[in-house]
Amino acid sequence: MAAYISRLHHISLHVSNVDKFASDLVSRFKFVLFAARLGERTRQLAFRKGSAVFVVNERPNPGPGGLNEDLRVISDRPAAHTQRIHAGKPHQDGGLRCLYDVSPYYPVDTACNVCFEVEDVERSFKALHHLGCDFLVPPTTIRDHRGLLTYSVVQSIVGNVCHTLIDRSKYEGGFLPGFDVIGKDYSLQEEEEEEEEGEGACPVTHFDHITYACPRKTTHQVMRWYERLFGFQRFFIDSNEDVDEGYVLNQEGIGLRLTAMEYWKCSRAGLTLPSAHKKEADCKFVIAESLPEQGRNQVDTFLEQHRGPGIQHIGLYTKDIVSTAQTMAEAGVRFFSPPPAYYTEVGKQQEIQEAGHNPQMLAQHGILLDTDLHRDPSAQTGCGENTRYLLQVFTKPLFTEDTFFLELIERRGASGFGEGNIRALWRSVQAYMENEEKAALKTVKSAQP
Ligand SMILES: O=C(O)C(=O)Cc1ccc(O)cc1
Ligand SMILES: [Fe+2]
Repeated sequence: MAAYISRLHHISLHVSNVDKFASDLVSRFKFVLFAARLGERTRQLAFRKGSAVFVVNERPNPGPGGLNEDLRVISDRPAAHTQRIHAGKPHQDGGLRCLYDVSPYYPVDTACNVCFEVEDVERSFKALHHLGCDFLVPPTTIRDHRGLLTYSVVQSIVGNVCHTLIDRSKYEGGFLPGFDVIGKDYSLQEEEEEEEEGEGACPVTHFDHITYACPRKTTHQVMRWYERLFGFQRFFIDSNEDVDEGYVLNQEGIGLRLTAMEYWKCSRAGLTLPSAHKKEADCKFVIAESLPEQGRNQVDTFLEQHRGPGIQHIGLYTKDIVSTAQTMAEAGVRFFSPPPAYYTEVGKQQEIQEAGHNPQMLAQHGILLDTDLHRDPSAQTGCGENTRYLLQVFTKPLFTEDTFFLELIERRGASGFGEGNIRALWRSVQAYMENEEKAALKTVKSAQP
């Protein structure tokens, strides 16, 4: 039996410069710092925008003692007002350093934990353990004055990605025990918050999808792992997509295999979990694999610079991509722009206008538009109201390495991923990578005597 997920709770990142990253999330991406856990040697900060929550953890620097430095901090005590009870043998890190996560030494900044709410952590642990899963933290209960919460951390099959499983049904606080909620307590403000979500210039409401960069020929294994252990189901990106091959783009210099999946929806089976959020949309998981024919590319670059598979990007759903991109760009977010010809290609201007957008505005921010022609034949008539489309824009990498980035996505009836957008993204990233390589070569040459 698999462990069924009721919702995605948060995504955590491990970065070496927490101050810089936190300041970018707030001032540029307009997230709000709403909870913090300040330990003796580590900081964990939680940021939210709608129901999209990032927990930013301080990544330990290896220091002169290398890995041992990380092991020395095992003696860290959890904050005085929280109490921890291990239901099993603790992992060597035991999560002491990082609550609701583990902090193994990782050589680069990384987004690596997708935390899910489940109904029963102990039962999920037993089921997953029985199916051969590796657990980094066994079921562990944390209490504070607002109640208690049980969690466990499981290693995934994708590189350094872990999943923290939590059951917050017995917790009434605003976030997680051990964290101090800053400002208003969101658990008490739900209605007000829902009203607020649609307002403002940056109406990001939730995580739309998480894209993994994986080595060649591993997609099937990854899919099977999530299907078997968490009851994920295949999501077909395109109606012509081959069941085994996935969605393959292998023309004009692009070599990409995409396969998507989503977690089991209780609503489909006519069931509702008590903890499941009423109106919340689900987050899809996309597996990206490069194809050998087309040379060096963004997936291989990720694998190399991230030193292994992992989360390549996260799509943030927004109700208004133009105002969100504009606000973020003014605040200093750097977006990829497709070649200018993208907006003047035959039919593109008309496609954009028919969707009710201004081609200049989209061009100004690098926003891509894809009409969902494959899924809805009526869209081919070009009659505005039936046209389902999708708008996307991709940020430049957020860390020092060319690894993790964010995406803004606005869906107008289109639930997949646009082929035209993927091509345009691929090209703009290729051009960026080539420029970076040229710049690096120049630096090397000028440094030579
Ligand atoms: O289109 C999207 O948003 C995707 O998530 C698909 C995708 C995945 C990996 C890439 O390197 C480029 C595009
Ligand atoms: Fe994406």
